[in-house]
Amino acid sequence: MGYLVSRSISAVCELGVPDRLATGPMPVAELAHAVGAHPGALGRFLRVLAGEDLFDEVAPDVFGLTPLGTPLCTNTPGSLHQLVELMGGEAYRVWEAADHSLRTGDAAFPPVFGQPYFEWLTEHPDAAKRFDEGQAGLVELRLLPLLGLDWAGVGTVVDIGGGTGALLSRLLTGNAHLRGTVFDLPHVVAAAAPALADAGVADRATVAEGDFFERIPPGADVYVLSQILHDWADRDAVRILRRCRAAMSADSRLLIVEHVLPENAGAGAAGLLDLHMLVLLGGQERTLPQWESLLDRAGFHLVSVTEGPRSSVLEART
Ligand SMILES: C[S@@+](CC[C@H](N)C(=O)[O-])C[C@H]1O[C@@H](n2cnc3c(N)ncnc32)[C@H](O)[C@@H]1O
Repeated sequence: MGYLVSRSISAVCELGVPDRLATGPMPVAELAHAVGAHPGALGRFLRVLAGEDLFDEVAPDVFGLTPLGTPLCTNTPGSLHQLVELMGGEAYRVWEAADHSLRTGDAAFPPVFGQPYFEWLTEHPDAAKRFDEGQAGLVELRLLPLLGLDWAGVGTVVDIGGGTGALLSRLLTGNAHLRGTVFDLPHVVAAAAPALADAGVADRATVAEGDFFERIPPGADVYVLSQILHDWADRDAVRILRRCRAAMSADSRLLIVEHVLPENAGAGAAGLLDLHMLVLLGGQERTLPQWESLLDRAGFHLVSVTEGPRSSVLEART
Protein backbone atom coordinates (compact mmCIF):
# COMPACT_ATOMS: atom_id res chain seq x y z
CA MET A 1 0.00 0.00 0.00
CA GLY A 2 3.05 2.24 -0.37
CA TYR A 3 1.53 4.25 -3.20
CA LEU A 4 -1.40 5.20 -0.95
CA VAL A 5 1.10 7.06 1.21
CA SER A 6 2.78 8.80 -1.73
CA ARG A 7 -0.60 9.74 -3.26
CA SER A 8 -1.70 11.15 0.12
CA ILE A 9 1.44 13.30 0.21
CA SER A 10 0.71 14.48 -3.37
CA ALA A 11 -2.91 15.30 -2.46
CA VAL A 12 -2.10 17.46 0.59
CA CYS A 13 0.68 19.24 -1.36
CA GLU A 14 -1.72 19.84 -4.28
CA LEU A 15 -4.07 21.68 -1.90
CA GLY A 16 -1.19 23.68 -0.37
CA VAL A 17 -1.55 22.24 3.15
CA PRO A 18 2.21 22.33 4.08
CA ASP A 19 2.49 26.04 3.17
CA ARG A 20 -0.51 26.87 5.38
CA LEU A 21 1.24 25.19 8.32
CA ALA A 22 4.61 26.87 7.69
CA THR A 23 3.99 29.44 10.43
CA GLY A 24 2.64 26.98 13.01
CA PRO A 25 -0.06 24.40 13.83
CA MET A 26 -3.71 25.03 12.93
CA PRO A 27 -7.07 23.47 13.93
CA VAL A 28 -8.12 21.11 11.16
CA ALA A 29 -11.47 22.90 10.55
CA GLU A 30 -9.71 26.24 9.98
CA LEU A 31 -7.05 24.58 7.82
CA ALA A 32 -9.70 22.79 5.73
CA HIS A 33 -11.54 26.06 5.14
CA ALA A 34 -8.28 27.80 4.10
CA VAL A 35 -7.24 25.15 1.53
CA GLY A 36 -10.68 24.06 0.29
CA ALA A 37 -10.68 20.58 1.85
CA HIS A 38 -13.36 18.51 3.58
CA PRO A 39 -12.54 18.85 7.33
CA GLY A 40 -13.18 15.22 8.25
CA ALA A 41 -11.24 13.90 5.25
CA LEU A 42 -8.33 16.29 5.87
CA GLY A 43 -8.02 15.05 9.46
CA ARG A 44 -7.90 11.45 8.22
CA PHE A 45 -5.23 12.19 5.59
CA LEU A 46 -3.10 14.15 8.09
CA ARG A 47 -3.36 11.43 10.72
CA VAL A 48 -2.01 8.86 8.24
CA LEU A 49 0.81 11.23 7.28
CA ALA A 50 1.52 11.89 10.97
CA GLY A 51 2.24 8.16 11.05
CA GLU A 52 4.93 8.87 8.44
CA ASP A 53 6.35 11.64 10.69
CA LEU A 54 5.49 14.40 8.18
CA PHE A 55 2.77 16.06 10.29
CA ASP A 56 2.10 16.12 14.01
CA GLU A 57 -1.29 16.18 15.81
CA VAL A 58 -0.13 18.56 18.55
CA ALA A 59 -3.58 18.59 20.24
CA PRO A 60 -6.83 16.82 19.28
CA ASP A 61 -7.69 17.99 15.73
CA VAL A 62 -4.80 20.49 15.63
CA PHE A 63 -2.01 19.71 13.15
CA GLY A 64 1.49 21.07 12.56
CA LEU A 65 4.45 20.23 10.31
CA THR A 66 7.36 18.15 11.58
CA PRO A 67 11.01 18.88 10.56
CA LEU A 68 10.73 15.96 8.10
CA GLY A 69 7.57 17.49 6.59
CA THR A 70 8.96 21.04 6.29
CA PRO A 71 10.58 20.52 2.83
CA LEU A 72 7.04 19.93 1.49
CA CYS A 73 6.57 23.73 1.68
CA THR A 74 7.22 25.68 -1.51
CA ASN A 75 9.45 28.48 -0.21
CA THR A 76 11.92 26.70 2.01
CA PRO A 77 15.60 25.98 1.30
CA GLY A 78 15.88 22.53 -0.25
CA SER A 79 12.13 22.44 -0.96
CA LEU A 80 10.94 19.07 -2.28
CA HIS A 81 7.47 20.37 -3.18
CA GLN A 82 8.17 20.30 -6.93
CA LEU A 83 9.61 16.81 -6.62
CA VAL A 84 6.36 15.65 -4.99
CA GLU A 85 4.42 17.12 -7.93
CA LEU A 86 6.79 15.38 -10.33
CA MET A 87 6.46 12.00 -8.63
CA GLY A 88 2.66 12.40 -8.51
CA GLY A 89 2.42 13.47 -12.18
CA GLU A 90 3.97 11.83 -15.24
CA ALA A 91 6.28 9.69 -13.08
CA TYR A 92 3.23 8.12 -11.40
CA ARG A 93 1.53 7.48 -14.77
CA VAL A 94 4.64 5.84 -16.18
CA TRP A 95 4.86 3.47 -13.20
CA GLU A 96 1.47 2.06 -14.22
CA ALA A 97 3.43 0.52 -17.12
CA ALA A 98 6.28 -0.83 -14.96
CA ASP A 99 5.60 -4.31 -16.34
CA HIS A 100 6.87 -3.08 -19.75
CA SER A 101 10.27 -2.35 -18.16
CA LEU A 102 10.20 -5.67 -16.34
CA ARG A 103 9.59 -7.53 -19.61
CA THR A 104 12.01 -5.59 -21.83
CA GLY A 105 14.62 -3.90 -19.63
CA ASP A 106 13.68 -0.61 -21.38
CA ALA A 107 12.04 2.62 -20.23
CA ALA A 108 8.24 2.60 -19.99
CA PHE A 109 7.98 6.32 -20.77
CA PRO A 110 8.02 6.05 -24.61
CA PRO A 111 5.16 3.51 -24.84
CA VAL A 112 3.03 5.61 -22.45
CA PHE A 113 3.88 9.14 -23.65
CA GLY A 114 5.07 8.50 -27.23
CA GLN A 115 8.69 9.68 -26.87
CA PRO A 116 11.65 9.50 -24.45
CA TYR A 117 11.33 11.60 -21.28
CA PHE A 118 13.92 14.31 -22.00
CA GLU A 119 12.51 14.82 -25.53
CA TRP A 120 8.97 14.98 -24.11
CA LEU A 121 10.11 17.63 -21.57
CA THR A 122 11.32 19.94 -24.38
CA GLU A 123 7.71 20.06 -25.66
CA HIS A 124 6.02 20.38 -22.23
CA PRO A 125 7.31 23.59 -20.60
CA ASP A 126 5.21 23.32 -17.43
CA ALA A 127 6.42 19.78 -16.75
CA ALA A 128 9.99 20.81 -17.66
CA LYS A 129 9.85 23.69 -15.16
CA ARG A 130 8.60 21.30 -12.46
CA PHE A 131 11.39 18.84 -13.32
CA ASP A 132 14.11 21.52 -13.21
CA GLU A 133 12.83 22.98 -9.93
CA GLY A 134 12.46 19.49 -8.48
CA GLN A 135 16.10 18.72 -9.30
CA ALA A 136 17.23 22.06 -7.87
CA GLY A 137 15.42 21.20 -4.63
CA LEU A 138 17.45 18.02 -4.32
CA VAL A 139 20.77 19.81 -4.76
CA GLU A 140 21.09 20.65 -1.05
CA LEU A 141 21.08 16.94 -0.20
CA ARG A 142 23.35 15.89 -3.05
CA LEU A 143 25.90 18.63 -2.62
CA LEU A 144 27.27 17.77 0.78
CA PRO A 145 30.11 15.42 -0.27
CA LEU A 146 31.00 17.77 -3.16
CA LEU A 147 31.21 20.87 -0.92
CA GLY A 148 33.39 18.90 1.48
CA LEU A 149 36.13 18.45 -1.16
CA ASP A 150 39.16 20.75 -1.28
CA TRP A 151 38.43 23.38 -3.96
CA ALA A 152 41.41 25.62 -3.09
CA GLY A 153 43.54 24.65 -6.10
CA VAL A 154 40.67 24.60 -8.59
CA GLY A 155 40.26 27.55 -10.99
CA THR A 156 37.37 26.51 -13.25
CA VAL A 157 34.52 24.02 -13.09
CA VAL A 158 31.91 22.94 -15.67
CA ASP A 159 28.66 21.44 -14.37
CA ILE A 160 27.52 19.16 -17.21
CA GLY A 161 23.74 18.77 -17.32
CA GLY A 162 23.75 21.34 -14.53
CA GLY A 163 20.07 22.23 -14.93
CA THR A 164 19.22 25.77 -13.87
CA GLY A 165 22.50 26.29 -12.02
CA ALA A 166 21.53 25.45 -8.42
CA LEU A 167 24.59 23.29 -7.80
CA LEU A 168 26.99 25.71 -9.52
CA SER A 169 25.56 28.63 -7.50
CA ARG A 170 26.23 26.81 -4.24
CA LEU A 171 29.76 25.80 -5.32
CA LEU A 172 30.66 29.36 -6.34
CA THR A 173 29.07 30.87 -3.22
CA GLY A 174 31.16 28.59 -1.03
CA ASN A 175 34.43 29.17 -2.97
CA ALA A 176 35.01 32.86 -3.73
CA HIS A 177 37.97 32.20 -6.06
CA LEU A 178 36.16 29.67 -8.28
CA ARG A 179 34.75 30.37 -11.77
CA GLY A 180 32.23 28.08 -13.42
CA THR A 181 30.00 27.19 -16.35
CA VAL A 182 26.60 25.52 -16.27
CA PHE A 183 25.98 23.43 -19.38
CA ASP A 184 22.59 21.94 -20.32
CA LEU A 185 19.96 21.80 -23.08
CA PRO A 186 18.83 25.21 -24.39
CA HIS A 187 15.33 25.21 -22.82
CA VAL A 188 16.84 24.30 -19.42
CA VAL A 189 19.75 26.77 -19.19
CA ALA A 190 17.44 29.60 -20.25
CA ALA A 191 16.54 29.88 -16.53
CA ALA A 192 20.14 29.55 -15.31
CA ALA A 193 21.39 33.13 -15.89
CA PRO A 194 18.71 34.74 -13.65
CA ALA A 195 19.27 32.06 -10.97
CA LEU A 196 23.05 32.67 -10.96
CA ALA A 197 22.44 36.43 -10.78
CA ASP A 198 20.03 35.94 -7.84
CA ALA A 199 22.73 33.93 -6.07
CA GLY A 200 25.17 36.84 -6.56
CA VAL A 201 27.71 34.81 -8.57
CA ALA A 202 26.92 36.02 -12.12
CA ASP A 203 30.34 37.73 -12.45
CA ARG A 204 32.10 34.34 -12.03
CA ALA A 205 29.62 32.17 -13.94
CA THR A 206 28.84 31.52 -17.59
CA VAL A 207 25.97 29.64 -19.16
CA ALA A 208 26.52 27.31 -22.12
CA GLU A 209 23.81 25.48 -24.03
CA GLY A 210 24.28 22.28 -25.97
CA ASP A 211 23.90 18.52 -26.17
CA PHE A 212 26.36 16.44 -24.14
CA PHE A 213 26.26 13.73 -26.81
CA GLU A 214 27.70 16.29 -29.26
CA ARG A 215 30.18 18.56 -27.48
CA ILE A 216 31.15 19.64 -23.95
CA PRO A 217 32.96 22.97 -23.24
CA PRO A 218 36.71 22.19 -23.16
CA GLY A 219 39.61 23.08 -20.91
CA ALA A 220 38.20 23.31 -17.35
CA ASP A 221 40.04 22.02 -14.26
CA VAL A 222 37.03 20.09 -12.95
CA TYR A 223 34.00 18.57 -14.69
CA VAL A 224 30.95 17.67 -12.60
CA LEU A 225 28.37 15.09 -13.71
CA SER A 226 25.68 15.19 -11.03
CA GLN A 227 22.86 12.66 -11.45
CA ILE A 228 23.49 12.40 -15.20
CA LEU A 229 24.91 8.96 -15.91
CA HIS A 230 22.15 7.14 -13.99
CA ASP A 231 19.67 8.56 -16.53
CA TRP A 232 21.25 6.45 -19.28
CA ALA A 233 21.95 2.82 -20.10
CA ASP A 234 25.66 1.87 -20.33
CA ARG A 235 26.00 2.46 -24.09
CA ASP A 236 24.83 6.10 -23.83
CA ALA A 237 26.62 6.70 -20.50
CA VAL A 238 29.90 5.67 -22.18
CA ARG A 239 29.16 8.11 -25.04
CA ILE A 240 28.73 10.97 -22.53
CA LEU A 241 31.92 10.00 -20.69
CA ARG A 242 33.87 9.92 -23.95
CA ARG A 243 32.64 13.46 -24.75
CA CYS A 244 33.90 14.51 -21.28
CA ARG A 245 37.25 12.88 -21.95
CA ALA A 246 37.55 14.76 -25.26
CA ALA A 247 36.90 18.08 -23.45
CA MET A 248 39.35 17.40 -20.60
CA SER A 249 43.07 18.15 -20.49
CA ALA A 250 45.54 15.66 -18.98
CA ASP A 251 45.22 17.39 -15.54
CA SER A 252 41.42 17.77 -15.50
CA ARG A 253 39.38 15.87 -12.91
CA LEU A 254 35.93 14.35 -13.37
CA LEU A 255 33.61 14.35 -10.33
CA ILE A 256 30.54 12.12 -10.62
CA VAL A 257 27.83 12.79 -8.01
CA GLU A 258 25.70 9.64 -7.79
CA HIS A 259 24.81 6.66 -5.65
CA VAL A 260 27.06 3.66 -5.33
CA LEU A 261 24.46 0.90 -5.29
CA PRO A 262 25.02 -1.78 -2.62
CA GLU A 263 25.72 -5.16 -4.21
CA ASN A 264 23.41 -7.10 -1.90
CA ALA A 265 19.65 -6.94 -1.42
CA GLY A 266 18.11 -4.22 0.70
CA ALA A 267 19.52 -1.32 -1.29
CA GLY A 268 16.77 0.89 0.20
CA ALA A 269 16.29 4.31 -1.43
CA ALA A 270 19.14 3.71 -3.91
CA GLY A 271 17.46 0.49 -5.04
CA LEU A 272 14.14 2.29 -5.56
CA LEU A 273 15.93 5.03 -7.51
CA ASP A 274 17.56 2.31 -9.61
CA LEU A 275 14.12 1.00 -10.60
CA HIS A 276 12.82 4.54 -11.15
CA MET A 277 15.69 5.26 -13.54
CA LEU A 278 14.82 2.05 -15.44
CA VAL A 279 11.09 2.75 -15.70
CA LEU A 280 11.38 6.47 -16.49
CA LEU A 281 14.51 6.57 -18.62
CA GLY A 282 15.97 3.12 -19.24
CA GLY A 283 18.88 4.14 -16.96
CA GLN A 284 20.28 2.56 -13.80
CA GLU A 285 22.14 3.12 -10.54
CA ARG A 286 25.53 1.33 -10.45
CA THR A 287 27.54 -0.76 -8.00
CA LEU A 288 31.24 -0.07 -7.50
CA PRO A 289 32.34 -2.79 -9.99
CA GLN A 290 29.80 -1.44 -12.51
CA TRP A 291 31.21 2.09 -12.07
CA GLU A 292 34.77 0.82 -12.54
CA SER A 293 33.83 -1.07 -15.70
CA LEU A 294 31.85 1.88 -17.17
CA LEU A 295 34.72 4.31 -16.53
CA ASP A 296 37.22 1.88 -17.97
CA ARG A 297 35.20 1.57 -21.22
CA ALA A 298 35.43 5.36 -21.64
CA GLY A 299 39.16 5.59 -20.89
CA PHE A 300 38.93 6.70 -17.23
CA HIS A 301 40.05 5.14 -13.96
CA LEU A 302 38.41 5.62 -10.57
CA VAL A 303 40.62 7.56 -8.13
CA SER A 304 38.41 7.86 -5.03
CA VAL A 305 34.88 7.61 -3.66
CA THR A 306 33.67 10.14 -1.04
CA GLU A 307 30.43 9.05 0.56
CA GLY A 308 27.68 11.49 1.50
CA PRO A 309 24.23 11.13 3.09
CA ARG A 310 22.36 11.18 -0.21
CA SER A 311 24.98 10.73 -2.97
CA SER A 312 28.65 9.90 -3.23
CA VAL A 313 31.34 11.69 -5.23
CA LEU A 314 33.33 9.40 -7.52
CA GLU A 315 36.51 11.06 -8.77
CA ALA A 316 37.87 9.79 -12.09
CA ARG A 317 40.90 10.70 -14.17
CA THR A 318 42.00 9.88 -17.68
C1 LIG B 1 18.55 14.26 -13.42
S1 LIG B 1 18.86 15.87 -14.06
C2 LIG B 1 20.26 16.36 -13.08
C3 LIG B 1 20.36 17.85 -12.92
C4 LIG B 1 21.51 18.35 -12.03
N1 LIG B 1 22.81 17.97 -12.54
C5 LIG B 1 21.33 17.91 -10.60
O1 LIG B 1 22.22 17.26 -10.03
O2 LIG B 1 20.29 18.23 -10.01
C6 LIG B 1 19.55 15.52 -15.67
C7 LIG B 1 19.92 16.76 -16.48
O3 LIG B 1 20.48 16.34 -17.74
C8 LIG B 1 20.05 17.26 -18.72
N2 LIG B 1 20.16 16.66 -20.05
C9 LIG B 1 19.44 15.62 -20.55
N3 LIG B 1 19.84 15.33 -21.80
C10 LIG B 1 20.83 16.21 -22.10
C11 LIG B 1 21.66 16.40 -23.25
N4 LIG B 1 21.52 15.62 -24.33
N5 LIG B 1 22.61 17.38 -23.22
C12 LIG B 1 22.75 18.17 -22.11
N6 LIG B 1 22.00 18.03 -20.98
C13 LIG B 1 21.05 17.07 -20.98
C14 LIG B 1 18.62 17.54 -18.31
O4 LIG B 1 18.11 18.70 -18.94
C15 LIG B 1 18.74 17.65 -16.80
O5 LIG B 1 19.01 18.97 -16.39
